[in-house]
Amino acid sequence: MTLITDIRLRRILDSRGNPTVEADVVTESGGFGRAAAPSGASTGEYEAVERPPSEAIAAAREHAVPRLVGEVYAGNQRDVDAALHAADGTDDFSEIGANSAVAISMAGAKAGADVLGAPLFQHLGGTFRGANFPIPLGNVVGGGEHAADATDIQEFLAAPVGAPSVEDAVFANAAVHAAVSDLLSERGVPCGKGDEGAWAPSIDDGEAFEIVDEAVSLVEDEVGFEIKFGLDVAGAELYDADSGTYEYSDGSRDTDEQIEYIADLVEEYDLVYVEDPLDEDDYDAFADLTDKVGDRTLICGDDLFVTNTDRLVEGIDRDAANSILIKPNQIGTLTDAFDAIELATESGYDSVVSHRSGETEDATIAHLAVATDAPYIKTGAVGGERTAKLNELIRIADDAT
Ligand SMILES: C=C(OP(=O)(O)O)C(=O)O
Ligand SMILES: [Mg+2]
Repeated sequence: MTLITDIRLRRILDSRGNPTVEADVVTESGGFGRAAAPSGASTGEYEAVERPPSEAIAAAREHAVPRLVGEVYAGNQRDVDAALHAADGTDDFSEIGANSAVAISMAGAKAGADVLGAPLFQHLGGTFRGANFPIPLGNVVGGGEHAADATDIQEFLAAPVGAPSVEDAVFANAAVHAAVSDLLSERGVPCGKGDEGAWAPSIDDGEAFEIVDEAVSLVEDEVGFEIKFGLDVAGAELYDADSGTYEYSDGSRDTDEQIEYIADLVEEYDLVYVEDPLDEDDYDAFADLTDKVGDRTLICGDDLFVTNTDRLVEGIDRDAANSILIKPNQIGTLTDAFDAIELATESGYDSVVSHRSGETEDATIAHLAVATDAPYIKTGAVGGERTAKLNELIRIADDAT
């Protein structure tokens, strides 16, 4: 029933107005799945390779489609993804492009779920999934590679850790986003939004900490449950390999100073989450910071691990972190993303399923997070391509997918 009978690939727009790859997968019994690849701006050096969409589509039509159509059952995700790897023949999807691969992988999963008549999270995770929901980390202020002339730290993330339901959590993050806007206008700071819908004011990081801290407290008082916040430092973007220093608008920090700085921030603001505080090649510095504050906060590897089990194994061996960011397009298939989450869970690491800064309406990651019982999801706070995932979480909780 789930034998793949057709695959169509096309270019569509992403949230930055750039082209990206969309895939449709059709099965013998009329099952249908559609999915689109997201795209990063602060990409890790070790990510699978995204090719220009036209090239990725042409290469996938030539190499992947013939290996899938009439050959592979969409209901068996490992077979779909193994065929994608075989069609590509490289270890980084540089032939068919990780953008074509991830779009076909996710569309295949949706087609399989469609035939089986199950919601995607259940097809991927089994019948007992759907009881637990991830805490959404909502980007409320940001800069770095996602907005010019804004904060050095890439993302300030609301974390509604005490929310009684995913719906309450999603609305709390939107309320923090709104409170930040009010506080910025009170201070007379004009401001637009960055790529992920977070406010991107021209203020220094110190002022951003004050504002986010205050916004979180205000909303916490309103809703009556605990809200904390966290960061994506995107350390690799700040790091200058020639000087060995992290370059901020107000000066440089060497690696020891960067570790101290982050540890102090964790202490001062009771941060519950710190992603990529250090450079993507510096497992040792990650391990030093995790040793200092890993009992109090999540130290999460994004560019460090790039959803790659080989890099995660190294991190686990070296006690480099205690959580991993999961972005399916960093590695190219759902199977690879699942394997990374499973290894993380077995090793006591928390998984944070994540969007990219360039997104579409595709909501697969909401299902992936529920399917794998991931404790966190990072998918923005507002903006259509972000609310597509947040609203899908609410629908899953309401059993309405
Ligand atoms: C979502 C992120 O940004 P990008 O997609 O630009 O890598 C991130 O760094 O976590
Ligand atoms: Mg990141």
